[in-house]
Amino acid sequence: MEIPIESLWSQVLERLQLELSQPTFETWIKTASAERLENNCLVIRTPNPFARNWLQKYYINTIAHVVQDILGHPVGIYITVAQGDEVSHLSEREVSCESPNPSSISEAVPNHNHKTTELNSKYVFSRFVVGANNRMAHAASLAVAESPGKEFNPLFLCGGVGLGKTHLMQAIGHYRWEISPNCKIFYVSTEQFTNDLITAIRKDSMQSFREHYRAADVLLVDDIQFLEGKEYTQEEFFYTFNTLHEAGKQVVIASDRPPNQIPSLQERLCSRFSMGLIADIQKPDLETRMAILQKKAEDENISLPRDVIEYIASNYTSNIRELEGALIRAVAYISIWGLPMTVENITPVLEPPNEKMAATPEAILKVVADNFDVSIDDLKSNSRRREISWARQIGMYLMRQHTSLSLPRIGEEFGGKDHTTVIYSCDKITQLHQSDRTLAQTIRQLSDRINMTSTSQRK
Ligand SMILES: Nc1ncnc2c1ncn2[C@@H]1O[C@H](COP(=O)(O)OP(=O)(O)OP(=O)(O)O)[C@@H](O)[C@H]1O
Repeated sequence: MEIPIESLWSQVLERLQLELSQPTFETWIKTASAERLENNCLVIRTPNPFARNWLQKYYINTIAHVVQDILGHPVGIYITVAQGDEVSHLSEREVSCESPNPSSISEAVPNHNHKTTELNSKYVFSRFVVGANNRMAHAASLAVAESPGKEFNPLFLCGGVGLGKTHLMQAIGHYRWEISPNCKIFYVSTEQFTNDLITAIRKDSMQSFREHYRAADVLLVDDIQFLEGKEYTQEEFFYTFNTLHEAGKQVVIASDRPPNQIPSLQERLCSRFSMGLIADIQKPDLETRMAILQKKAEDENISLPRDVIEYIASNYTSNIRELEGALIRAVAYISIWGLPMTVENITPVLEPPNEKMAATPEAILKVVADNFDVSIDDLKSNSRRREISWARQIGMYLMRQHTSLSLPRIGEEFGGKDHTTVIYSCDKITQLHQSDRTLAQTIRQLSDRINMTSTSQRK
């Protein structure tokens, strides 16, 4: 006999309250509610996508076991977001259904439009923040999405890791589908293309491999740099590309570098990749990183103080995936411990990602003070004399480069300066460093001296 959903959920809550810590229970479990038990699957609603992802990642098995204990048989757990909206957009990869016996719950999972299963539902234009670093790539992608096969064919998006190439590519796909639902859009990684080719050769089904790819209206190929050294795949891709291009079909390619820098890429492919538009994406500046964080927070219904946004954006400068990861870690940490969202509170989980050379702050202060002929006390003072504040700014920049200290900690090393002063100094020196050769040389010499000091200290 099935028990009423309210009664089931209150028993689940009672049990989970005993099993989980109080902050965890209050933050993630108490805010969720059970919606229905159907086809042997319990549908749980969470207040926002972030809570859904968190439950899905860390607590779904615990919940499944508790429910199984109460009901006496295994059930699937399907976690969704309140207001329904998000559910219809979930791609298959994001569907949160876990069960000791997943096949028994398939009917409870919403039917997804099969066309979107290859694309991430979040990678749409409306979620993409445009800044100086990606303006051209964004405009070109939008143009291609509006009139494929016309102006920029192929569109070649290039840029470093985690800077939004896949996001833009998939946004083109989503946009096309909105306008033209029957459009055949294939998104494929180069690795997948290669694997499909190998399978086709093994199964003697080259004909259907070719027909499949050449049927695309828009072909989106990610990470094309992995064509490097794959002669046969390059050959096959060349013919696929030509067929589509000649038929006026759109090809969009993403790579971490421009075509002429992909080693051993056939000349004919290189020239074809270059005949449309090559649009590169640079690292975002501080303002754009802050705007991205602000947007992500809004999308997830999270409110973030401005100094927190600035702090995270200043710590993660070169990869938006890492920037997002930092935001998620910060929000999770704050939620679990029930803390207010402040810079001080999130510092423990946001130390810079890479272990930096272990130079001591004292060594850096000494090297800088000696070089600029000022004292360490001057560096720590509030003096605004030009030569002292210049040395101080360079010192802060070097401490950021050579240690893994957080911004507030660096501020402390300079006599208790605010972390925003450190941010300002680091940004200023980073910018000048790119345009001022004398400064670049000074920084290099100081860095060498700091490295030498740290090495001799370690011996
Ligand atoms: N301008 C932007 N606005 C909002 N989100 C962005 C932006 N650029 C990147 N992102 C986000 O950063 C993450 C990484 O982006 P994406 O996967 O597109 O990077 P990529 O350049 O394809 O990286 P890789 O080279 O590793 O494949 C994604 O979650 C994406 O949504």
